[in-house]
Amino acid sequence: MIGGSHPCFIIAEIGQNHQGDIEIAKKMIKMAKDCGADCAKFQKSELEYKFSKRALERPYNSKHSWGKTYGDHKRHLEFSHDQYRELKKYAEDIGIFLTASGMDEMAVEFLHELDVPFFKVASCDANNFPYLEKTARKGRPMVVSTGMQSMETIRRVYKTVKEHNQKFTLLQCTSAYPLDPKDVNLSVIRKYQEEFPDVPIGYSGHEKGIYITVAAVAMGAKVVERHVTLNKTWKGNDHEASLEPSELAELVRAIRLVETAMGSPDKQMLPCEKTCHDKLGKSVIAKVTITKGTVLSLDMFAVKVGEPKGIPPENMQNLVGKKIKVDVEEDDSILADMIE
Ligand SMILES: CC(=O)N[C@H](C=O)[C@@H](O)[C@H](O)[C@H](O)COP(=O)(O)O
Ligand SMILES: C=C(OP(=O)(O)O)C(=O)O
Repeated sequence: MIGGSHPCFIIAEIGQNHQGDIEIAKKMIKMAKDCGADCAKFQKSELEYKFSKRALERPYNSKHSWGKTYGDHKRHLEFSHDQYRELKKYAEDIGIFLTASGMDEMAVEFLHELDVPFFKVASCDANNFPYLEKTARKGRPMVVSTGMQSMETIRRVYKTVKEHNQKFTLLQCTSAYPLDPKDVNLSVIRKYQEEFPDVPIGYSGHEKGIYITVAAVAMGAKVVERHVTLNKTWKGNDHEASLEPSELAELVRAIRLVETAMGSPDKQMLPCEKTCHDKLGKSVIAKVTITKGTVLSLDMFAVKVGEPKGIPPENMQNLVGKKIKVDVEEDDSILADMIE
């Protein structure tokens, strides 16, 4: 369950940080589970549906490349359907959700067949309306990232998905790796909450470290997604902006702590404050000696920590004009039963 008072759903985005190696992928699923994440996520493409031929043939000379062309690079990183089935089974065996972003319509078909718990829509498909409509019609919950889009497009995304599917979330996201804090724009979370109050809002982060994601949760993010890695120095575009296991574990702890701390908006003195209040809570004290029968006025009062504790200072005004029944020494507490 996502949204409302349910705990924030934490997605560990393995993405392509498995280096194309299924054993590393399994280690990462296990790591996500051990660190307390709710879900391990991959990216599934049917490459000839996601990319045009020319895009696949494009040279990819980056230090992060696994092949001469972008196609060779992506083929190296892509798991087969059988490998996905194996990973899904592995995740089930160890007790963590597994899903993937369907990076094209055919990939979504496969993920539907794989019976993933929800579809993740990557930012690059947020403005792909035929894809959004077909995906929404399948009836599985959707987590839609909104990097690289305008507010106008996101309003259309909301309307399109909502028409076919009630169970979805929108994640604020800026698609830069690693993401500079000045480009995070957590304030968009508020904007989404205001514009789409019936939909849980979340955050997909590509910044370094955990603070910003924790802040997103304090702002009410009900889903967060962060890339994870076994080693930030490995080859690959995403490792640097990913969390290593110790950071992921810390993020989960921090999120759970902040959720507990969010508490209730009812402002009242809590039982846990009694000790402090008994010791240091202030009372109305006689500033001067007040003799029996005196009509009280403000200039007769001081506010101090008194012994015994007396009338709380917020009620001081109510004493004005009342008669005192006893003599009170200077610096003594004025008590309720001394007042006529
Ligand atoms: C927008 C989007 O899909 N972003 C993904 C999710 O955040 C990324 O993981 C990319 O797949 C990755 O950065 C691509 O790197 P390369 O181009 O080296 O394979
Ligand atoms: C690109 C992805 O996500 P995001 O847009 O949230 O970074 C993804 O899920 O593959």
